[in-house]
Amino acid sequence: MNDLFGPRPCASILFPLPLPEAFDYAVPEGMALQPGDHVLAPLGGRHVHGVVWALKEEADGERKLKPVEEVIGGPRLAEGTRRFVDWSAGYLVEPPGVILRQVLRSSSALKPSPVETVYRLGQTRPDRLTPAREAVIAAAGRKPMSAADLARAAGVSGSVVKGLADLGVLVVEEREVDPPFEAPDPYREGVELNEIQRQAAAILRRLVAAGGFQAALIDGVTGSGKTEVYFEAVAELLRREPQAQILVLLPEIALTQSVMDRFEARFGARPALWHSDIGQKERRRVWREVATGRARIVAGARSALFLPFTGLRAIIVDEEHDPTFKQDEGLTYHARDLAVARGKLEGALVVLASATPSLESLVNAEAGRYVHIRLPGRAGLAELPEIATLDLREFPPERGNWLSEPLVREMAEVFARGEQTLLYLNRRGFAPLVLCRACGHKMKSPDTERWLVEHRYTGRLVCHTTGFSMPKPRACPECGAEDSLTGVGPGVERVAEEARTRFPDAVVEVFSSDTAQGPDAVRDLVQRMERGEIDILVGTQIAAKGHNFPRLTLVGVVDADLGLAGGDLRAGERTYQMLVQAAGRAGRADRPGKAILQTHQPEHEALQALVAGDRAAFLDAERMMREHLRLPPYGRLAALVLSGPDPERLEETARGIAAAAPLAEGVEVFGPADAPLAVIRGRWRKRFLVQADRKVDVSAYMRAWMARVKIPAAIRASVDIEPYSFL
Ligand SMILES: Nc1ncnc2c1ncn2[C@@H]1O[C@H](COP(=O)(O)OP(=O)(O)OP(=O)(O)O)[C@@H](O)[C@H]1O
Ligand SMILES: [Zn+2]
Repeated sequence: MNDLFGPRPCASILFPLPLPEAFDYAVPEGMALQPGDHVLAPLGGRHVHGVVWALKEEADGERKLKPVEEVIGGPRLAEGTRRFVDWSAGYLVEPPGVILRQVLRSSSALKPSPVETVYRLGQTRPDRLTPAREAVIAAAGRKPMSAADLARAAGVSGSVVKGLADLGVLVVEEREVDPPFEAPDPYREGVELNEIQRQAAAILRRLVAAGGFQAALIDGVTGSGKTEVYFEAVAELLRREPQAQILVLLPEIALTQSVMDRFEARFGARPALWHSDIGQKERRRVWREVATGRARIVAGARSALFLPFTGLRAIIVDEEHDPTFKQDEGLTYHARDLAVARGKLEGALVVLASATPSLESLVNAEAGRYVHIRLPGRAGLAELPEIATLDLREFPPERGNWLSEPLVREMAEVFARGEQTLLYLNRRGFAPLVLCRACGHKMKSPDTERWLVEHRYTGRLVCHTTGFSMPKPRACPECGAEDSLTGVGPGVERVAEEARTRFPDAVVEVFSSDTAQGPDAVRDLVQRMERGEIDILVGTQIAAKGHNFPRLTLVGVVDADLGLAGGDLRAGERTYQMLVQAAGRAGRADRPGKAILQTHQPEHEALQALVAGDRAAFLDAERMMREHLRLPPYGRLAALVLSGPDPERLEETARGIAAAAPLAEGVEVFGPADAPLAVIRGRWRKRFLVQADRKVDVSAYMRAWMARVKIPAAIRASVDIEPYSFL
């Protein structure tokens, strides 16, 4: 027994719950604990899974601490992972348990993999061979199988299998149901790099050799071979440190398949894959293999950043500029920013790669905080595509059409040569607005008051913000007129319809998150495109980034103006990046490519810069604007969004919160204002925007502010550090 008044061991346990901090528990005698251990401890009358966050001695027995109940076992959370949880909690202004919940994504992964018994063909052969026995021997020779599978494969009864096992012809083995991932082989040959790629790879190899944290930006035009270059860093790392773990973050599940294939071709093994759709069994397997340090290369979506690595040595953020790295809902974070932070904490190399780096990363590179690696030309024979604007004021499409004549003519030539066209329009569905021809009523989402988008394939009207959907009504809900509801404006489905009408002999497909649901559908579309089985692909941004379609030589941007007018601070940058990426799909192999941008304002500076291939001109203008307005990366932003069911109560709470905002030098607080999306699913919303000088720690400011206010239970307050969405 512990001496009642002497010092006694106690453990702070962090639970994966939105609690303000870790709680202390007594460590019962005979229980050996270490930080990172998984335990069960009593909490609110239940036994809850938590993680030992710290161990200490309690000076006296004054506090009556409850004891830790049980050690669950399983791979201990490594120190780097724990420090990352603490750091992210502080930075994102969230309770640490909320971040821990991101980390503990599979509780069944704590147990070792279940094992199964399999039968393998041994060396001995039976004295007497029957046809049944021969069938079993043939089947077992292909691969080890369970008794039931073997009997089924051989078309015999289980007793034949059993008999052969008794004779020692079949050898019984235990095997993990969740097998480990194959180890990558860093000694295989990659493609032969060109001179510039070799220099870039040499810089990365030096960074790997130096060890520790470093960030590098690979800033290379589309098709310059950034992937091949970062492969060299991965290979070098694995040659030096075979136990190293490497994380590759990808913006889009649509891209994972081809990147996985390329990893396999280069390293002879597929990386472990992590994203929200992988399914429970695979989730358990990846989590366990990462936590035990056995998985070497992990490719994944942004949430892979929270995996429990034990020896993370490199993080690669491919297409680092991509807005999907920012999670806007629930736990809001930017995976690129957190990747750099995790790299620092773990002492790992961080490689950011993009043809259109974010202004944030470029400024970091120019200031010398990141190593700047440039690849100014395309690999091999490919040239960058020619980019031209097509003035829609001069060549307006016919009424109800969206493709202008000169673009259609180019498409016809491309089709005649057996090459492919990508028509890019970042609008899902058939039409972005549905209105009544009789009374002018616009169909709006009951959730958000936003326009409903018509989807013709499903016959439904959909709210793209909340996912609300309804069948398209026959009669106008306002005036009752029948068959008067009409879709206005184009979405990808409508453009595809037009392309089919124009080119009846061509195979036309739509590539958007609606038509490519799930990895298999995406893979299928990508492969058909790669094999040249599709002539015209009409796609949203998911079709426009990262892919390598060798026969794609024409990219038509249906509406290059879309997004330029958007109100948020990154609208210009984002449009520019999307157009460069879309155009960058053309002419990636030996045939030259061309991109045609349909626009009403060819004089716009972003479009002019694109046509002239003058990125510096565009960036300079963008930089001046941001600097002048003290916007990121020249200033810092944080948002606070309040939501609640009762608008008056919300208003009152918002006023109280506004009054509690601390005064600080270099910090301005704007709001509360009605959010542009003032109501979502019956909850009213108000926003604050905090703008601060670059040197201000906005997270600390927000923590101080939140510590001063008491928020009623019905109202939700969420802090967004460096917001990308202003809705
Ligand atoms: N040195 C090389 N020799 C031959 N082919 C190469 C070489 N480097 C790259 N390639 C090929 O060129 C194509 C483009 O390379 P990769 O996908 O790595 O470019 P990227 O810079 O990542 O492009 P993007 O930014 O547009 O996605 C690929 O098919 C790749 O295999
Ligand atoms: Zn009407």
